[in-house]
Order: sequence, then structure tokens, then C-alpha cells
Amino acid sequence: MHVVVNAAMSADGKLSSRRREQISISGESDFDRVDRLRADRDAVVVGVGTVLADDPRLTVKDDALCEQRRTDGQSSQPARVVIDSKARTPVDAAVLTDEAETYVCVSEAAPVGRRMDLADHAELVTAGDDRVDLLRAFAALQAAGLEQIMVEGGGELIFSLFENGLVDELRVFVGPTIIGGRDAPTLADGDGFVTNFPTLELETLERLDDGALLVWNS
Ligand SMILES: NC(=O)C1=CN([C@@H]2O[C@H](COP(=O)(O)OP(=O)(O)OC[C@H]3O[C@@H](n4cnc5c(N)ncnc54)[C@H](OP(=O)(O)O)[C@@H]3O)[C@@H](O)[C@H]2O)C=CC1
Ligand SMILES: Nc1nc(O)c(N)c(N[C@@H]2O[C@H](COP(=O)(O)O)[C@@H](O)[C@H]2O)n1
Repeated sequence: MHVVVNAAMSADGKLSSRRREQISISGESDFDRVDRLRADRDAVVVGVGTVLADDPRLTVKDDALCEQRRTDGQSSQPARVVIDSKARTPVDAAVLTDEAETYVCVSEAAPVGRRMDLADHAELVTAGDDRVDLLRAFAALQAAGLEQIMVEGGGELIFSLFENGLVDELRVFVGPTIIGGRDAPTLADGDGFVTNFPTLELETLERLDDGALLVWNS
């Protein structure tokens, strides 16, 4: 399995504002790059915080890229995955439409009724007692044939993936905006590291739109 984390952050390192609403940090070229990256992957993963905040579709938008996937013998859309310990994903969430296969990774703490509701719309993966055990969940996704994984956020999930040593690559678009706010989500939130900080190796750095794209290897 190969896991690439992709995100767009403001010049001051925020993924969104303190209102946790979706903000267009990327420019047109970066959104096109993200669409190509999605098209190149078996699955696109987010945390339930992103589903509740943004209600994303997580689909490939360019029809030509979908057609190319079909030509290559793949489904027209990559699978979508939500990491959601308590099965809080709303049944009318855009990520549960039938335009792509969806997996919801839950923990044993998810109420049975919520799990049954979601099971009508998605494949459920149960891993972990109170919180999704990411190592077990990603192993289950791999067993289901999902090898090339893209994670789109948010900051809580990205931190946990680094904590579990699950990140192979980090691609960050740094946009020209200042968002600020001590409670605004950053690229890696969670409890934070106080020692043994993961370090990355810079692979490429390019100017894109009005910002920069940094690609790091883990
Ligand atoms: N600019 C960008 O590129 C992006 C921006 N965003 C922004 O980020 C914000 C959302 O980020 P955030 O609130 O951090 O939410 P996340 O999407 O990171 O989801 C976090 C939630 O995932 C669940 N979860 C389950 N298991 C785990 C685990 N092992 N580790 C971590 N989380 C786990 C937890 O909820 P539970 O315990 O209930 O399961 C947790 O609260 C929004 O404002 C959104 O707009 C999001 C993506 C990309
Ligand atoms: N690459 C990127 N740039 C930004 O500026 C963003 N705000 C995001 N957000 C992510 O994209 C998801 C929306 O996906 P759909 O367009 O609905 O398919 C959103 O939930 C964030 O994960 N990404």
C-alpha cells in the first residue's frame, strides 16, 4: 500500500478558518492537479470531521479522467473512505451517493442502529474499540484491493496517520491567503508530537497558481 496525503493550506498553515467551513485555498491549476491525483488512486480518504464540515463528494470531476480510468479497466471513480469511529456520517452525505463505492471505517463504539443505517449506503469496516484503529482499518482496505491511497484530511486524521507511521508522501499546496485563528484547523492537529517528531525529505518544490506545491517523502 502507498499512502499520499494531499492538502491545501494558507500561507500561515491553516486548512480552514475557525468556522471550519470549506475555503478555496487552491487555485485552478492546483484543483486540476488534485483531480488528476484522485483519478490516479484506488481510494480517497477523509475523516468524519471533513464530511461534517464540507460534505465533500470526493469524486473525479473531469470526464476525460473518468473515461481513462474505464479504458484502464478500473471503475470510473476511485473508492471513497470515511474514518468515522461513532458512525456519525449522515445518510444523506454526498460521500454516500452511488457515483462511487464508499467505505466507512467505524469502531466497536459505533451505535448498532447507526451502523445498520450506513450499511445500506456503504461497505462498513470495523476496526478499534473506541476509536478507529488506523493500522487495522488500512490493512482491511488493502485486503479489499485498495493499494494506492490518497488522504485529503483533515488535520486530526493527518496527525493520526503520521502518529501511526502510515504516511508515505505529503503533498501540500501553500496558498497566498492568511487565515489565522488559534482554533482554525492546521495540517496536523491531534495531540501533537513533543518528541520523536517525524521528519520528511523534500522531493520537489514548484510554483503553482499564486502559491507553491511542496512534495515531501516520509
Ligand atoms: N484545505 C484542505 O486541503 C482541507 C481542509 N479541510 C478542513 O479541515 C476541517 C476538518 O478537519 P478535522 O476537524 O481535523 O477533521 P478530520 O477530517 O480530520 O476528522 C477528524 C475525526 O475523524 C475521526 N477519527 C476516527 N478515528 C480517528 C483516528 N484514529 N485519528 C483521528 N481521527 C479519527 C474522529 O471523529 P470520531 O471520533 O467521531 O470518529 C475525528 O474527530 C474542515 O474545516 C475542513 O474544511 C479538510 C480536508 C482538506
Ligand atoms: N486541494 C484542496 N484545495 C482546497 O483549497 C480545499 N479547500 C480542499 N478541500 C478538500 O476538498 C474536498 C472537497 O471535495 P469535492 O470538491 O466535494 O469533491 C474537501 O472536503 C476537502 O477535503 N482541497
